[in-house]
Amino acid sequence: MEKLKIAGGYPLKGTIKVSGAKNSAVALIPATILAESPVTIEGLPDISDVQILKSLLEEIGGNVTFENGDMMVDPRSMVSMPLPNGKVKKLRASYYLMGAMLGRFKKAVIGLPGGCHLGPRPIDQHIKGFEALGAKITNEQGAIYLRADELRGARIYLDVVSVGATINIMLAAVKAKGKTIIENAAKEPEIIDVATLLTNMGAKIKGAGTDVIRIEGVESLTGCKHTIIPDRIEAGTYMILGAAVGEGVLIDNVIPHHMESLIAKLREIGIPIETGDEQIYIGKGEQLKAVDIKTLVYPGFPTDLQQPFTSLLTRAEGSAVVTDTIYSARFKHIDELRRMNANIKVEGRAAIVNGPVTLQGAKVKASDLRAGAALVIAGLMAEGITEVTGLEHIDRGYSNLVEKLNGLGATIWREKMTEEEIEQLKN
Ligand SMILES: CC(=O)N[C@H]1[C@@H](OP(=O)(O)OP(=O)(O)OC[C@H]2O[C@@H](n3ccc(=O)[nH]c3=O)[C@H](O)[C@@H]2O)O[C@H](CO)[C@@H](O)[C@@H]1O
Ligand SMILES: C=C(OP(=O)(O)O)C(=O)O
Repeated sequence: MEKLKIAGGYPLKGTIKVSGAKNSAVALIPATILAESPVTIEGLPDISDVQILKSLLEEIGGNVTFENGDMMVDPRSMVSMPLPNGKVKKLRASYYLMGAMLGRFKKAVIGLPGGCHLGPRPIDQHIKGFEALGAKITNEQGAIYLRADELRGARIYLDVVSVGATINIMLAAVKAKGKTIIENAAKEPEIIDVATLLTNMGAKIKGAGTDVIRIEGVESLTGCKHTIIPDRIEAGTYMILGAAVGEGVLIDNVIPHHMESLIAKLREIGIPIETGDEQIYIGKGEQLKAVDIKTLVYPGFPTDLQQPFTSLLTRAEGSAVVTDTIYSARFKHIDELRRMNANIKVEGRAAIVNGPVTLQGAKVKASDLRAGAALVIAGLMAEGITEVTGLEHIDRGYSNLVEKLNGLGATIWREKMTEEEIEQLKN
């Protein structure tokens, strides 16, 4: 087991390159199950979610190679092997195996997913969609059993705007008989990316990226080559980090249009920003002023950047209200930031950040992926040494984090934990 050590308080400068999008990757990989010949996905991030999905595809009989970010999946020998427990619990996106296996085999047994603990994360809208397509679904001892004699297109209105449900229903519907219409669909860029792969495989999908998606079922799908989009949440994390401790940071391999809500908020707080075709330059802000943020579905401010943004707000003058409308309990990082001298209180679904304060290095624990990102940013801002544990969360979503940050001049390294430290962590 390892921990991160960060010597904070030094300015960062230079170029940082963004990897492929985690939330696309984790849907594109299961989508390959639907093809009848090999699929290649280029530019995947080197993160544990990708590695686990690779081994789950191998468990059901797929032949998979993954080298230098390019994954080749040969799905021809796959079978509908039950995946009731184990690895599926290590990530949220294992739920996409339900839609993809239902679409290909008309049956699947998949354990309930894991992922970040951010309050309740039901999958009732996924189930509602599968049932509308004709599947019979039961929940037995923590695993979901899905079976259909035939999948038929249907009109499905989502009661909650859900990224996962939108993509999962797309996966199950592309080979269903007839037309499926998903209303009140989520509009995140990752949904367009998955629709692009499926379309290149031969699917007929219209409207991905809007709130109505129309799918005309096809008989079969074939392999193709697809390049993943850049990770807007990783890019956003580095933009916030550049705003917090940068003296000129260039974010490379980013789609500026995906970052509009964050760019607006960073400008409001006092950070000079320039955008190019695939790059964003984060200049040095002098006196930052507190701004409120409220997380919303895309194109609103992303909940996945709420925690990192909170670290930045500790540097800003005044009082800022951070409201998370997507998750009820995405504030586990706040106690850890308080250990570092932050002045923040949580009231219901809002955190009130009072600044500016000078953060102090401390021993802190990442409770989830973006809490980890928030603590890394705080560690770089803080005076002294910060130790971050819970790296298994950070490794789910940040490819080569240490190398990338060292490239900007940060002093950050991984260190083996002692037996005593591991024992303390359990208590
Ligand atoms: C792997 C992946 O892509 N994860 C992202 C995805 O998660 P995920 O797909 O799990 O998030 P959703 O968009 O589904 O969830 C949004 C909200 O809807 C609720 N809900 C969702 C589904 C459902 O069936 N019933 C229901 O009530 C959730 O509890 C949550 O409050 O989108 C989230 C919101 O942008 C991001 O934080 C996650 O990083
Ligand atoms: C919440 C997140 O991930 P997941 O849905 O995979 O748990 C995230 O990426 O911030």
